[in-house]
This record gives sequence, C-alpha cells and structure tokens, in this order.
Amino acid sequence: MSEDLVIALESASVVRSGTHLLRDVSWQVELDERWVVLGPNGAGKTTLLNLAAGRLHPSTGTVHVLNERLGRTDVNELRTRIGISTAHLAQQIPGEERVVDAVLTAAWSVVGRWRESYEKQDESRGRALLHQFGVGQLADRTFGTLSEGERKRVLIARALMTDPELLLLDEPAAGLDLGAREDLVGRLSTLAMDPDAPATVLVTHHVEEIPPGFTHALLLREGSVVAQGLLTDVITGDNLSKAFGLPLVVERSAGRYTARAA
Ligand SMILES: Nc1ncnc2c1ncn2[C@@H]1O[C@H](COP(=O)(O)OP(=O)(O)OP(=O)(O)O)[C@@H](O)[C@H]1O
Repeated sequence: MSEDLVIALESASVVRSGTHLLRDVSWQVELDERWVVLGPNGAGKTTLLNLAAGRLHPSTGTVHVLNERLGRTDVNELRTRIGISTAHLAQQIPGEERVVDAVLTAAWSVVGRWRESYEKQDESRGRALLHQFGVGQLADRTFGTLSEGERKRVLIARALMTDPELLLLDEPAAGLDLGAREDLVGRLSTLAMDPDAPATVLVTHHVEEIPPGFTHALLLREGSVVAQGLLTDVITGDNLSKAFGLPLVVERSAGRYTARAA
C-alpha cells in the first residue's frame, strides 16, 4: 500500500441488528488531503469516522488506517497517532478540569488529569495550541465554565496535542452561533492550508461549514456513498439533492458554499 495513504476502505460495510450502517464503502484519503464528509442525520457519517479512528471494525471488507489493517493491529497504539474531536469526548471531560490540562491529557489518551507527569514543553505546546485556536486566555479556567464555542476550540487544540498523523473532527461547528462558527471555519481553513497539518476528515451536515482549503468531499445517504472526489466536483446541487433527498441549489462564493431548497 502507498505510504501516502492515510485511510483506505475497501468495500467496507458495518451491519448492526441486520441494518447496514455503512454499505460497501470504498474510500481513500491521502496524506495531503482534507476531506469533508457530508450527509443527512443517520447517513452513517459518525460510523465512517469511527472506522477511520480505529474504534470500530468493519463487518465485511477491509479498513487500513495509517497503513495498519484494522483487526490485525494494536488499536491502542494506532489511536495514539490519531487526533479526534467529538461531542462524546467533550462530555467526558470533567467540568472542573483546567482547560490546559484538558489539552495535555491527550498525550495519555485520557480525560481527567490524575497522576500523569507532564514536561514543561508539553504545557507550552498545549498553551500554544490554545492560542492558535483563539482560546489561549482561557488556559487556566475550568472546562465546565466555557461556552459551547470555546469548548469546541479547546477540543481541536487537544486533538492536535500529540502531533497526530490523522485529524478527525465530528461536527466541530455544531451548536455554534454565527460569529463562533465563522471564527472556527476561519481557523480550520488556516489549518487546512498549512502543508504541515495532518490529513484531516471533517464531518458536517452543512455546506456552509466547509472551510476553504478543504480539498475533497464524500457524500453519504443511508450508509452508501452518493459521490466522492474533489470538493468542487462533488458539492453540486445534483449530488446534494441526492444525498439529502430534496431538490437543492448550491452556490459557491469566495471559497465558501451555501445551499437552499430549489
Ligand atoms: N448499534 C446500532 N444498531 C442499529 N442501528 C444503529 C446502531 N448504531 C447506530 N445505528 C444507526 O445507524 C445509522 C447511522 O448512524 P451514524 O451515527 O453513523 O449517522 P450520522 O450520519 O453520524 O448521523 P447524525 O448526523 O444524526 O449524527 C443511524 O440510523 C443510527 O440510528
């Protein structure tokens, strides 16, 4: 397998209680690519992200992540090479955790600081990442006192703490107000355009949340791929109409997308 391949699914399906959560998905993500995974509720986006995170095995087909085949590798070791931000993770961080500690604990793949010891340089890196995402001034607050938008940014800083080879973001802009969303989209755009940033997969329901600099898109509907490839080829009215099951018009301006019912 090419060393540049970060994720490779071949005819992967995930079946639970007789239902296909994903059906026959083949997908490849390369080192320098930034992917958006789009689709309606229940389309299988989180299931796909969980495969890419090594948190789930396919029922049939094969999944390679960072050149390791799921089912034949130590997933705990693999997970240390992947940065992930999900709503589920946010819920697991104790409210009384210091914000900078919520970032640092990623180095141990744990939440809730206990007896781990951290180097000074870890703490500096944690603070620098918080600063990069505009929440540096909150480093010494407790996680429970942060707004939704601030938490999302802290979680992305945490996901980057271990200098991962793959970054997975599940609905990073969900629940944010317009200003917070625009701020986050701008920061993710800066990250996407950084050639040293890891391969990235961002899951969202909304084309408005696609940061400029993202290169590829995969559209899902009911567990199956509707379209995948270069962002500009995939984010079209036709494809989105198929994915969301209603006639949609898509417009692109200054690298951003908007969609509305036709
Ligand atoms: N263990 C399970 N058994 C049966 N069905 C399941 C199971 N886990 C998830 N599902 C179903 O699989 C489908 C895909 O779920 P998934 O969370 O991947 O979708 P999603 O695209 O991320 O949805 P959303 O946008 O609402 O978060 C959903 O219909 C969900 O109800």
